[in-house]
Amino acid sequence: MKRIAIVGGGIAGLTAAYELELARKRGAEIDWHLYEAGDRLGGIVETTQSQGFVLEGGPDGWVSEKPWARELALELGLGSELISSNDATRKTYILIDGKLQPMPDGMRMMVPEDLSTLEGSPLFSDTARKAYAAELERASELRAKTPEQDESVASFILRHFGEEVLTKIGAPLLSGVFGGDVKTLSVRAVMPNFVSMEREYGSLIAALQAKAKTRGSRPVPSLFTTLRNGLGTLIDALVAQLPPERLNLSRSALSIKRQGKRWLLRTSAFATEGRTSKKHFHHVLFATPIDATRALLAPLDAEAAALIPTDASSAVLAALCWPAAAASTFSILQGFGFLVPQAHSTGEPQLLAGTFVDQKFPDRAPAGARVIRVFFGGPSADTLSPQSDETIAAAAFAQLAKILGPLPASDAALTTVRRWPRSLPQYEVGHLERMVQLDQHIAKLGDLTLLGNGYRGVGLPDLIRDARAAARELIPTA
Ligand SMILES: Cc1c2[nH]c(c1CCC(=O)O)Cc1[nH]c(c(CCC(=O)O)c1C)Cc1[nH]c(c(CCC(=O)O)c1C)Cc1[nH]c(c(C)c1CCC(=O)O)C2
Repeated sequence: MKRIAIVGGGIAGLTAAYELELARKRGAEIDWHLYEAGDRLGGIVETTQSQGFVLEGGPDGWVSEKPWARELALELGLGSELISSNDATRKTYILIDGKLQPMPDGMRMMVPEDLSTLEGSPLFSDTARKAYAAELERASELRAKTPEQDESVASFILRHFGEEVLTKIGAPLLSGVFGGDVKTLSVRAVMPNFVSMEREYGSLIAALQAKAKTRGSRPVPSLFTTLRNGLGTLIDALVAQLPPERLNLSRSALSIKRQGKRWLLRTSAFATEGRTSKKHFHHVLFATPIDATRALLAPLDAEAAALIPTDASSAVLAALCWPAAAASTFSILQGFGFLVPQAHSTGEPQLLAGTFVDQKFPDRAPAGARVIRVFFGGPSADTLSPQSDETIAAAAFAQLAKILGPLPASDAALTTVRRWPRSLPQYEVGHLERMVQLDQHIAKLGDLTLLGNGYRGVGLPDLIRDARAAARELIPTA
C-alpha cells in the first residue's frame, strides 16, 4: 500500500486528492491523507451567497482559453453550471489622468490585432500609435534580435512598443494578472505566448494577424469562464468526491524528515490530543503557499528552498453591493472593470483595480442590483491589511467614488472584505531556469512534489493541470 500525504487543501491539494481517490476507487493500492492548516477547504477560493448576490472572496473565474478547469468541472457534473463572461459588452478601462479610458477592442493584453482600432483612442498619443505601426514594420529586425536570455516584461514591452505603451497599459495589465512589477517579472514565465510569437514572427502584431487568419470566422470564446453559483461550487464538488475521514482540517504540517524509504511527517494535533502527530508516508505532495513550503523544505535542502520565489504580492479586496433601489440612482460605464497604473507612493492607499461584477458575468446579483469588487495591492494592501473591515470598505468606497463620481452608500450588511497576504508569487527574471534547478533538487530528494502557484502558473487552470498530472504519476501500475 502506497501512503501519500497531501499538505494543503486549496485547489491544488484537493485536485490531487481527487485524482488519487479516483485511482483508489478503481482499486489502486493507494492510501492518501490530506492535511489543511485552516479550518476550511478551498484556500483562496471562497464564495458567499446572500440575498441573491454571488460574492467571490478570491478568484472570480478563470481564463477560458486554458481548458483544465472546465474539463474538471465537466467531469464533476458541473456542465450546466458553467457560464461565460458577457463578452458582447466587454471593455477594460485604464485610469489615465483621473479618467477611465477604454482599451481599444480586440486587443490581446497590450497588443492590437488591427492597427485601425487605435485610431481615435484617447488612451494613446500619436507617438504610441506610431510605435505600434513601427512594430509591424520592424518584424524581421525584431526576429533577428530575439534575446537569448530571459528579460523583464518591461524590457520586452519597451523593445516592441516603447515607453508610453509600457506605462499606460503594459504595467497596469500585468498588475491585473500578476499583481506585480513589470520591471522584475520574467517575460518567459509570465508571457510565454508572446515570447514564442516573437521567435516565430518578430512582430507580435503580425503574429496576432496570422493567428486571426487561421482562425477564420470561428467565434472567439469568451475571455473568462465561471460557475453560476460561484467557484465555491467547484470546491464543494471536489470535496463531495472525497471520503471525509481522509481530510484533516486544522492540522498544519510542522516538519518532514527522511526515515529510510519513507518520510516522517509531523503535523499539529487536535488540542484534545495535546501533542503533535507523526506519520510515515512514501510520498508527500506540498500544495502549500510558498512561504510554508519554503519553511518545510529548508531543513531538507536549503538550496532548494532558496529557489522558491521570495517575492509575493498581497491583495486586499472589498466587494461593495448596491441593492436595486440604490443602484437605480447612479450609472457606471459598460464593461468588466478598470485598472489603475500605480503612481509613486502618495501615502494614501491606492486602488489597483475594480471589477464591475454584475456586468462581467450574468446572475451575480438580483435584477438591477450592482456589485463592484475593489482591489488594493502591493504596499497599499500591506498598509490596509491590519485595519478593520469597516476601514477597508470605507477606503474602497472613497477611492471608487473619486474615480466613478458620487455614489450612494453601499449595503454594509452585504460588504465582504478579504485579505490575501503574500498570495501571488512573483515570477522574477530567471524564474524558468530556477524551476529547472528546483526540479533537479526535488528529484534528488525523491518522493516529493511541489504544487501550487509558485512554480508553473498562477491561475486555477494551471494549478488544476499540474495537480492532476503530478497525482497521476504517483498511481502504482499494478
Ligand atoms: C488586481 C487583480 C485582478 N486579478 C488579479 C489581480 C492581481 C492581484 C491579486 O488578486 O492578488 C489576478 C489574476 N487575474 C487573472 C489571473 C489568471 C491568470 C491565468 O490564469 O493565467 C490572475 C491570477 C486574469 C486576468 N485579469 C485581467 C486580465 C486581462 C483582461 C483583458 O485583457 O482585458 C486577465 C487575463 C484583468 C483584470 N484583473 C483584475 C481586474 C479588475 C481586471 C480588469 C477587469 C476585469 O476583468 O475584472 C483583478
